[in-house]
Amino acid sequence: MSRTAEVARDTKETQIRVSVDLDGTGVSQISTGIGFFDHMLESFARHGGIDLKVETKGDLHIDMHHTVEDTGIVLGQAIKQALDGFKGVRRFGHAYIPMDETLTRCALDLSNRPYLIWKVDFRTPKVGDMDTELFKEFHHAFAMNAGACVHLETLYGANSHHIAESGFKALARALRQAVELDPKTHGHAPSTKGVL
Ligand SMILES: O=P(O)(O)OC[C@@H](O)[C@@H](O)c1cnc[nH]1
Repeated sequence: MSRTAEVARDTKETQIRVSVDLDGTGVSQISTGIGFFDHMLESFARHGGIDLKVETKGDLHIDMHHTVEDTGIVLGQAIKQALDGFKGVRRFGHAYIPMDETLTRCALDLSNRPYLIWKVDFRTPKVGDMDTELFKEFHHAFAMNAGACVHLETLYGANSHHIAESGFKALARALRQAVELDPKTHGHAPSTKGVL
């Protein structure tokens, strides 16, 4: 069963192409025009074990908001499309990710009832070239479009790079666990209601 998807989305603000392979090895080709965001998406692919291609052309002359949010939308759509009704998956995943002085936790449910609990704060307005307020926008857009209930919390930390990156890693590792195929589901959606 091939768990792959390709999604394209064109607006006046952004033109995005995303392809995913949920059963890949974590190789990636990322180009968003934002260096730190590319680094985060590379980390997401590597630690999620997802082969990922992202090409985003956005209206960066305005700011980074549309580029970051819309990439989250399309990535979430691609993951959901590849999951094909969440059939046969474990559904739940969680990860604790330390990065030096920082510890981040993510718990995730592929419930198809999208939600985001965001308990992440930054001490700096930017990290690299990216506004730190945009990380919530990405994670929210991703969760809403992937059909995922995501709880992401920085338990403690200080460095903005570590806080941001451990968040992407924690999301990736929790998702990796949730999308694993569970033989006990016999290929069905893991819900007492029969579908997700
Ligand atoms: O996957 P690693 O954590 O080994 O590498 C991530 C990389 O970004 C690393 O260079 C880093 C270390 N501190 C912030 N970033």
